[in-house]
Amino acid sequence: MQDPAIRLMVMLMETGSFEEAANATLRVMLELTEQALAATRYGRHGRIIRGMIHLRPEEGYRGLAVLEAGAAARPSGAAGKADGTAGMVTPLLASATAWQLMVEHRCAISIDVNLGLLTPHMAGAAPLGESELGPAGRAFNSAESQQRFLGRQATHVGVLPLLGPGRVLHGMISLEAECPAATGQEFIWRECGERLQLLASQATPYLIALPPRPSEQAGDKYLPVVGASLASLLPALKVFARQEETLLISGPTGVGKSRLARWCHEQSSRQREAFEVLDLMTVPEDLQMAELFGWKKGAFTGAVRDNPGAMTRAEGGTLFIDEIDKLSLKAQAGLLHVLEERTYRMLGENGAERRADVRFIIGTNANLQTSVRAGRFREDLYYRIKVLPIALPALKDRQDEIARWARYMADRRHRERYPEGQVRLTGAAERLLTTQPWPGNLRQLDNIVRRAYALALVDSGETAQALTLEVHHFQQSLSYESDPAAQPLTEVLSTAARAFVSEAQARGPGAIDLDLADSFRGFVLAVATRRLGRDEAFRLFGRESLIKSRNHSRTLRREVERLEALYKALGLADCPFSDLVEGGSDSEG
Ligand SMILES: Nc1ncnc2c1ncn2[C@@H]1O[C@H](COP(=O)(O)OP(=O)(O)OP(=O)(O)O)[C@@H](O)[C@H]1O
Repeated sequence: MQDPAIRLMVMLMETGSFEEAANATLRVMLELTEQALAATRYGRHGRIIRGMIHLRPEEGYRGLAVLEAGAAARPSGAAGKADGTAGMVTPLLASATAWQLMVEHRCAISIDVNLGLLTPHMAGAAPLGESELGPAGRAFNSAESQQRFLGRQATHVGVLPLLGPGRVLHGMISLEAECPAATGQEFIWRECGERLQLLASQATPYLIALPPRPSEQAGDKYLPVVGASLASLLPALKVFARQEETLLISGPTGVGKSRLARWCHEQSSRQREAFEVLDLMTVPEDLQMAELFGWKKGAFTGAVRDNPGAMTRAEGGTLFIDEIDKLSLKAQAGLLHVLEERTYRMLGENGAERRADVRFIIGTNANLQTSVRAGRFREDLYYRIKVLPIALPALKDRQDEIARWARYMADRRHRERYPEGQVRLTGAAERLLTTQPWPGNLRQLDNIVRRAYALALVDSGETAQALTLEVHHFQQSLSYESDPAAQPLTEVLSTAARAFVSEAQARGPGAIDLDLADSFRGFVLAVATRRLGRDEAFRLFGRESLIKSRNHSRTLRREVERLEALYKALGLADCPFSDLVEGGSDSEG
């Protein structure tokens, strides 16, 4: 029989997509393992079940493929369509523990499912089966992982790293076998580990470089626009959405993480139950536990009645926890407990723990690995939530979507007004949008479209059933973004508020008191005093009575003192408005 490495090489050279390369790789690997099994004493007692490729460079999945032994390759995306059952879906989950070990050691791992043991094997000379880390190995991180393999009859799993140049880890290949008679034994991995690793290394450049097979994925209500990059994530997403495992969606702000979480909920069997959102950006640290788990009357000062938390509200459904990196270390321990034990207790509650029938989706725009390294995020929780990671790219990396999103957003807005109406963007308008950098991603695009739509509506006399958004509408709309003075006051104020909150976060809890936000009044009065002189400034803001009662200088002093307190809290020596009261300056002169 032809050497498997040569056979694979020939097959790989014919491939044009990730799915084809995965298919070829798994086919050759499964044949090799089947032959190796037949040659051992387990030959008649065991069988090879399937192989899987998980392409997950850095933060998220890029490709997922499964091949049942003896069957034609069925890439994950086609799985549901191919047989129309959920049966193909379940095998597509990897072992989170195996991935964690692989990230740590970049080597092959053998799993003895019945013993619940994962043994890493140093790469290079030693084939699978010769552990240099000792025979002990590591237990599954969670009973669920072990159950998952047991549920699909696997007793032995061999996991191989997909290593690129420089030993960069791009993913893993896992091969599942059923052979209860070999429980506690080395199985066949010693026989064929080295040859399998060679095949994996041969396939890696193809698996990482070839594009996903183009998909004709049409959008739906929750995911109205699916461009090339999203289409390549969809096969994995569709599988992940239907799992009970925690899903991690990362990506810059405004790329649509919350909407994607909602989409996943709608794809799952929990779609008729609650979809609950807990945005940690809006919850002060000391209230996180309470918001998450709820509380019983008397649990703390101010807890005057029982209050269900997000967990209880999401019971039976999905809980989307956004901005997970904001979770305090204490609340991280609480969340880890729920994820591992599936039980929790409301604050102040005695007695048995409650069962948590909740599917978690986690969102973040931070690099959690950096947070782990900085000691702000628990490593065990990081790996627990990173079982199914999806990284949503920034809008600038989804060029093909920009015009489609803009059309969708304009259309949605127009139909609210004229259900039968029609709206279009000119080609020039679409080209303009495609060349913008979009640091605020979809959220920013939505704002721009909203303004351009309003401008076009004004142009048309607000009566147009059929409306055209021209390039100048977008130019004007975009100019508001770059010129703060041209922005509506509410937007400027909310930008300032965001900056205030970011500064407070950077400096840590308590460094900037909320009362210092009142200093905005001081800024307004100080700027007006500089511009107009003190009396005029008070008049401008309808405070003539203070001038009459001669209380205006006291008021100005109080406001400037507040400004000075803010400057001090920020560690800035001089407040540039102090002179307005010190020297009794009345105008800017
Ligand atoms: N599927 C969608 N349908 C309609 N609009 C969308 C969709 N996805 C994103 N948007 C637009 O983008 C905005 C941001 O989306 P979303 O809140 O999901 O992003 P995010 O990544 O969760 O942001 P953040 O990190 O700031 O929480 C939405 O308010 C909406 O205007």
